[in-house]
Amino acid sequence: MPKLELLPAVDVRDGQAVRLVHGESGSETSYGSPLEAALAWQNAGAEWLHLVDLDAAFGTGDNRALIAEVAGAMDIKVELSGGIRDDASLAAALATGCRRVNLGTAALETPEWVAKVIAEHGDKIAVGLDVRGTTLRGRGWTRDGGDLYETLARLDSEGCARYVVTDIAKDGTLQGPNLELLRDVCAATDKPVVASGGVSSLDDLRAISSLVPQGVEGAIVGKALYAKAFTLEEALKAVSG
Ligand SMILES: O=C(O)c1ccccc1NCC(=O)[C@H](O)[C@H](O)COP(=O)(O)O
Repeated sequence: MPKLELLPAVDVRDGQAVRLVHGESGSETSYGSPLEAALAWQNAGAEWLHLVDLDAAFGTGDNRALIAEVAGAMDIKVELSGGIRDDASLAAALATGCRRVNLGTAALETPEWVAKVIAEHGDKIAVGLDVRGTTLRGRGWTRDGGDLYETLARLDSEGCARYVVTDIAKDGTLQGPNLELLRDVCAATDKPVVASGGVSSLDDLRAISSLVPQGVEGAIVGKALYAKAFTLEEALKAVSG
């Protein structure tokens, strides 16, 4: 049985590594240099980094140069998210050398473009399914964007390789992941699922690990690491099987 992949998160707002609550703009707690945070996760043994340009996601500018610097400094795989919605932003994201990008808003607002780039770039494209209940949210999670399962069926039919599933109600809250949502999404698709939002403890990671046979491939961990609920070394050990 493959082990759960862990993706420590570095979310960047106004040049700083931050954590948000429920992904809400204005709820930031700052944790300093994004590059230092990313290097710390790499040095602690991470195989992946989840790197988010929150300004690009919210439409309040971007941190493109800094994101490229951080991604370029990594020896590990990088998953890049935030504001990737057209050819120019996708080209800039892929030019960082990242392993894959997450599309969010684009999958809701410009489905033809998303189908095209899935066909062109295969598993370099993942789609972030960010939900409240079963309603998708776009534009930095501020606008409703349709039904989770209808969108999932459409993306599956277009060959989408992977989904990053976030329960916004859990994100940044340290309240534990929404395991029921993860189970339901895994039951609705054969494609791998990366769990995001709410991880608070090593037991949460073990619970997500128990869903690997159902299709959960990885877990993004943000707040818990910054709040020192556990170390990344402890997390990697907990999911090592
Ligand atoms: O990923 C995005 O594009 C995004 C857009 C708007 C708000 C937040 C966004 N991402 C947040 C994350 O990916 C978090 O880092 C991740 O869910 C970790 O959550 P947690 O472990 O609860 O801090």
